[in-house]
Amino acid sequence: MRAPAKVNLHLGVGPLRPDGYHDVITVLQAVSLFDDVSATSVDPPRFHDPGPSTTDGNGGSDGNGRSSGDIVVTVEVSGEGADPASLGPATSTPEVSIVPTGRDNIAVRAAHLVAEAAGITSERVHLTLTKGIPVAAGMAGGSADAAAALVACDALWQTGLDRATLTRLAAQLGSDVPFPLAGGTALGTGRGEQLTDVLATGEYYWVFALADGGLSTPAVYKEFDRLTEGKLRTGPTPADDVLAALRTGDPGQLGAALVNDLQPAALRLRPSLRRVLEAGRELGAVGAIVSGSGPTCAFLTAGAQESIALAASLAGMGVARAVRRASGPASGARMVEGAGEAP
Ligand SMILES: C[C@@](CO)(OP(=O)(O)O)[C@H](O)COP(=O)(O)OP(=O)(O)OC[C@H]1O[C@@H](n2ccc(N)nc2=O)[C@H](O)[C@@H]1O
Ligand SMILES: Nc1ncnc2c1ncn2[C@@H]1O[C@H](COP(=O)(O)OP(=O)(O)O)[C@@H](O)[C@H]1O
Repeated sequence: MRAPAKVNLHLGVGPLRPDGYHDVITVLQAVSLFDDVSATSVDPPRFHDPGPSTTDGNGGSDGNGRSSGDIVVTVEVSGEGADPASLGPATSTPEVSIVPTGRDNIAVRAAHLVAEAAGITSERVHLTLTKGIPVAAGMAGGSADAAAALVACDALWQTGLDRATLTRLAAQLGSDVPFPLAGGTALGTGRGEQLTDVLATGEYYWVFALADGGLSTPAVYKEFDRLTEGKLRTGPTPADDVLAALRTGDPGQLGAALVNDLQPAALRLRPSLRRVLEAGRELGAVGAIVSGSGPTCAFLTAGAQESIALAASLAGMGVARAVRRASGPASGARMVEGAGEAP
């Protein structure tokens, strides 16, 4: 299964709620950076000889206090975040930038949820994650893995869960998990998990400047609370300008309408991103914004050719760990031939 990364075209954030979340009004676009997840049944002997991958344990509690019976999920990860060396020499946040290989892996949690929802009590599954989406980067890579794992386990076990059930399980896993199931361009409300389709025309060409190390989403929301303390009188800002721009299909109009209320918080935590955003604007991006909670910077360009030129110039300036081009909207989680090869 292949699932896409996202960029928030609009991220309006309201005050902290009593449950620790924030109401948001967000417009998400799926972009063509992908993680691939495959799920295969494993014969019991494998678990007597664990080999290089990590098992999340056999039975017991899944960390949320629920019994997981005899469901055993192993996972192996390659690509972005699998190896600290891939994150650049200046990684100051290894704790958020490395993909966990046990029960903390959100794809492992997704597999357990499918088993629980389908009433499966004894299964052994091996997940292979091939990551093209940077970790803790504001691009929802973990959410993409969770969405892909839900669909992959549903297919493997022929559980036939309907779309509404998969979406409900996705929302249990994280606010951003329903979106990579759906893909495209969508409006997210509530804590971001309640999705509505939006009318969008055109194809958009993005350049992403990846940073050394990640930013923790809770830490960025906490910094947002600190910066806005006592100042937020209303709920999240509506996304009218971005929604209007999407109807025109004009990248210039969309670029001018991009909003991210978490950007000041991300810039406080990672001041070097200011220079990256400036560089992209000076080099002709029609829109420049921190992607979600950051630290990836997203640049919207006027078209495919412009995105190639911007990517080359940004890479040449050395302001980012790596530069990626992508287009949107991309499809949601889907089966692909050759999943597991470099996405
Ligand atoms: C900020 C956004 C923007 O799309 O994503 P990223 O840019 O990190 O990918 C999302 O709001 C992140 O969604 P996701 O990463 O799924 O968050 P969750 O697992 O649900 O929540 C992690 C933590 O983030 C904070 N959180 C998340 C969503 C929300 N609406 N309000 C919050 O305050 C809470 O502290 C929560 O405990
Ligand atoms: N399969 C996974 N892929 C990436 N990160 C994961 C995964 N499972 C758990 N995590 C943890 O989730 C956190 C958020 O990662 P990610 O979803 O990539 O970023 P973001 O929330 O900024 O979009 C990371 O700190 C990482 O340790």
